[in-house]
Amino acid sequence: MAINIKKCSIEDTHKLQEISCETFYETFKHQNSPENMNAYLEKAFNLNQLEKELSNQYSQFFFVYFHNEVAGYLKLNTDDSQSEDMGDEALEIERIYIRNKFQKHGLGKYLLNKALTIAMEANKKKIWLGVWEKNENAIAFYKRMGFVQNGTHSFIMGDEEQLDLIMIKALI
Ligand SMILES: CC(=O)SCCNC(=O)CCNC(=O)[C@H](O)C(C)(C)COP(=O)(O)OP(=O)(O)OC[C@H]1O[C@@H](n2cnc3c(N)ncnc32)[C@H](O)[C@@H]1OP(=O)(O)O
Repeated sequence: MAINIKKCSIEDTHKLQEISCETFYETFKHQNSPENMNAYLEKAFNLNQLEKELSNQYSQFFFVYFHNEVAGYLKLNTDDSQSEDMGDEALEIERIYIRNKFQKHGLGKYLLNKALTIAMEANKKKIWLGVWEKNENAIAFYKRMGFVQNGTHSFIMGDEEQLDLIMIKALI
């Protein structure tokens, strides 16, 4: 099969840093200053930070492969690792990032379905995420996948406070 998935471990820290920086940069470089981008990349994706997140029992990372090449990744949080206090019955998709050249091939949907399966197996009642209000592609993707907006929260990008839409899908 062309698509495969692998759960990341601490050995994947460098590869995770590489794909995290690459995909974040190509997604947001046109709408943010280089200073703010660099500040965020350094803060969010330095090796110590990623090692800490990979060791967190309430976070999980996955790589998705397309024809054996890493095409994107997924980060999930539960319990206290969630970016907002959504409670024990919720699962957060903190990041779904597909490299540019692999987008629109069904890989985002594949990772989203992986998140849904994990949430249902853990008897979660809802799955949620925060997405930048200006990220129209991702918002359209999540709507297509059945998420609805339910509130907002702040997101700090360098010296700028940005608005994230909170989007939720109920699981019954
Ligand atoms: C919580 C967060 O991580 S927010 C940040 C999200 N990530 C990003 O913005 C990074 C850059 N973008 C990406 O990584 C990807 O484009 C994603 C994750 C948004 C979508 O993944 P893709 O692999 O491109 O989408 P995929 O091909 O799986 O599309 C699934 C469905 O959504 C639809 N879709 C995807 N993008 C769009 C869009 N921009 N507008 C409308 N529909 C869309 C597809 O048509 C498809 O519909 P179908 O099931 O009826 O065929």
